[in-house]
Amino acid sequence: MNVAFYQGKIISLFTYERELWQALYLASLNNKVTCIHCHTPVQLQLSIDEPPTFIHSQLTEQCLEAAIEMEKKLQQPEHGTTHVTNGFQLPKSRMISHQQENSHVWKKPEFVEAIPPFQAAQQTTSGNLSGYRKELCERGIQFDDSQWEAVTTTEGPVMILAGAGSGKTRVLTARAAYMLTELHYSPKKLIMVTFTAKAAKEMKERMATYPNMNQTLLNQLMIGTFHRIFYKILLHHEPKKWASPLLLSMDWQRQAILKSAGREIDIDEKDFAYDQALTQISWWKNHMLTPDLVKTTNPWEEKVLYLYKRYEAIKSENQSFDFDDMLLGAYDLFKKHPDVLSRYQRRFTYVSVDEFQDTNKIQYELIAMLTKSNNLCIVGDDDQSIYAFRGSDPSFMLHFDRSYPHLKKVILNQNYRSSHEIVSTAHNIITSNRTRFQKQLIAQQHSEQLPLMFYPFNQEEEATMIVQDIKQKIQKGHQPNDFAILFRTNTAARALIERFIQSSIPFQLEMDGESFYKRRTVRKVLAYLRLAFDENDPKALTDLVGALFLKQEVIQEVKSLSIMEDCSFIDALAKVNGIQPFQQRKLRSLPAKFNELHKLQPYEAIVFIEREMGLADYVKKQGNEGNKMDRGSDDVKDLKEVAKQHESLEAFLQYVDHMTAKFEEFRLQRSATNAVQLLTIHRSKGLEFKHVYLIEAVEGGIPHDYALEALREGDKKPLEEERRLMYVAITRAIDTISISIPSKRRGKQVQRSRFVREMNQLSTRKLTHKGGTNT
Ligand SMILES: Nc1ncnc2c1ncn2[C@@H]1O[C@H](COP(=O)(O)OP(=O)(O)OP(=O)(O)O)[C@@H](O)[C@H]1O
Repeated sequence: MNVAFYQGKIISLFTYERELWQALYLASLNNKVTCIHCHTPVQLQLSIDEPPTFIHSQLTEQCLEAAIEMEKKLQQPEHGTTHVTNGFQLPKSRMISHQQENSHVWKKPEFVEAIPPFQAAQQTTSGNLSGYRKELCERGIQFDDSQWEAVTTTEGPVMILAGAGSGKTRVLTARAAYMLTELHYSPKKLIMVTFTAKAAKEMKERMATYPNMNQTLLNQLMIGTFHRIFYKILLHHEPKKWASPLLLSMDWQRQAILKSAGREIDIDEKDFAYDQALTQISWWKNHMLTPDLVKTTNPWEEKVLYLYKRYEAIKSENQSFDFDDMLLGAYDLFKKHPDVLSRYQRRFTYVSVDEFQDTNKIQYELIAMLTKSNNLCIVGDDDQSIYAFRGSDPSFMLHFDRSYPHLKKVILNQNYRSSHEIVSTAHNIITSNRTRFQKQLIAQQHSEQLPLMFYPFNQEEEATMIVQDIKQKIQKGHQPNDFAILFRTNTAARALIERFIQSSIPFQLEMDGESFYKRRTVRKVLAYLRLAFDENDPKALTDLVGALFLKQEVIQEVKSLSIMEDCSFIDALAKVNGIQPFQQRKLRSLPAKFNELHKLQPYEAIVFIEREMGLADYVKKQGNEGNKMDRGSDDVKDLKEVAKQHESLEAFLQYVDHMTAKFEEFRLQRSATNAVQLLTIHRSKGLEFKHVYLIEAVEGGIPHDYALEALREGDKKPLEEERRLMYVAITRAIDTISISIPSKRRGKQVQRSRFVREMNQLSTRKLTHKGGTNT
């Protein structure tokens, strides 16, 4: 039914503001929306593929008649009738401009139709199998001819260009097993570099099941991440210098050093993005840029460069080291002791590196140093290079043959994971990248399920629609772990996480970083709101002092004043002395403003804090801090969207506290086995799921705002990396991919992602399987 009773009046979904649907949905979860006839609670259903409707669990004929009667009445011309145009269900009486059409009415989902006809894969497995390949095949581990070529090419430099889902892991494990058990090479000769410790473990486990393999062989194999392997070498040669207690293994340990350096130049500890500074320093180190070689481009980087210098000096005084030092240390060791290097060169005559597209400079240099024998096998997919922010660069792979002119290339282009429809959609997008090897993946089977695009109003509705969709599918027999929801950034997942918390569906969160409500700028806004309620909230006072650009010492003064003068913290703030006159004026106006704030609804309150209470200045200063990925102003916009869903400040703050507590609880609960996976695209790399949802496929979402900004400044590289992220996301799907294109983001109308446009256009780029870049 389309009518219900809510807040003392009858409402119709045809005329009810779309902006308010989500609040209505939440109200219906709390039984506040009822049937107009029997007043039993009804639930608003916001689903991907059906127009919204109220679900009545105890529907009687009378209820239905009353609803139909009321719908008719409300559809009289003065109430507005509906008509359908281009798939939009539109109320006639409401003047709707073309712009508004997309956002104010529910729109039917659409399929990606730009799919070339499916051609059954050519025979890729030649004739009768024999020997080792046959043995493996009998164990259910088949190989196509290209895969087998990759397995058996053991001598000389080889690049395995492995498209998404083309069996890279299978090839790498079989290749190592082949060398050990068929060619009887000593395991001590092999080094296998993996991208994660988990991948190394998985490969060893797989190898253990191969014919003639035994644990003794596997135990002698040097397999692991760059850090693990080179740290082991360092420990062997310089055990005291690299003793594990000296490792700064935790972020907070490294940040503590930066903070102590920051105090030397008066950086405010609470308000500086030290986490970003650490990432920047690590980026410089991975590029082998010592402080004297760094060229800064803005004042923020200048500050970070100072911190970098001091960070290195303090570490060296304490004789401690970080993860980046492990690789730089190994490089120095080999440079200073050529004898040591040549020992390793003689020992490790067969080197393989997985996920080579994500290597950075120092890793590249170490591998180049080590592989004198030239028996180097690199495996990767330039289209899946997504770690530029950590210093990785696909050009190491693209230009690899410059260092190894006799390089043999093996291309794995059969995709064994996804349907033809999914593979073609991903292909339509990635071919717009200029810097890549030309290649096309070929799927093994096709499916009736075309990739789907759906159109929620905003992030809130997006999350609700996905949760409802998954719920319905689980009711029909799917398992929770059949589903994954991918997002570009952690903050994009806020609404989604909250909707899952409210649902009964088991889910697992794979993300770094804190809860949205603990983010620096969000905490500041919440501090104002909390103090409007409790003028003596000590935690909120600490955050407020930062937002007002006051030194942390002021906190003590405020607390003393409040005791001596028997007044609240807010009144005490107005009495603080010894500060600049303009600051004093600002503080004196605060008590009256907090009084005002108390009376406002959550959304209006945040606008008031921004405009009248100094938050805008704080956000602006944060924006100048050089952090392109993470903007405080975006956080405020996101928070406003949450605020819109609540009628009172009290309810809003209660919701925030509940969600923050639940977030921590769920984040710690890492062991859920049969759960929906919520993860960033970065974390989804190498994984596969039956059903994938990708959220926020809009300009600014993916591609991320920072890439669009770079593009405006003439730098196309970040946009290409975003395109690769989109490619990685889509190619995780085995059976279905559903792409969400909300009309609004952070309260503003947004355009669908340019990648959505690309995926709806059949790629006409000429295909070759011979390699060579598009440029
Ligand atoms: N020759 C083959 N025949 C049948 N299935 C295969 C074959 N090779 C690989 N597979 C299957 O295809 C799927 C994808 O393989 P795998 O995960 O190794 O791909 P990948 O290249 O590592 O993917 P990505 O780079 O996208 O993470 C797996 O389920 C694997 O078991």
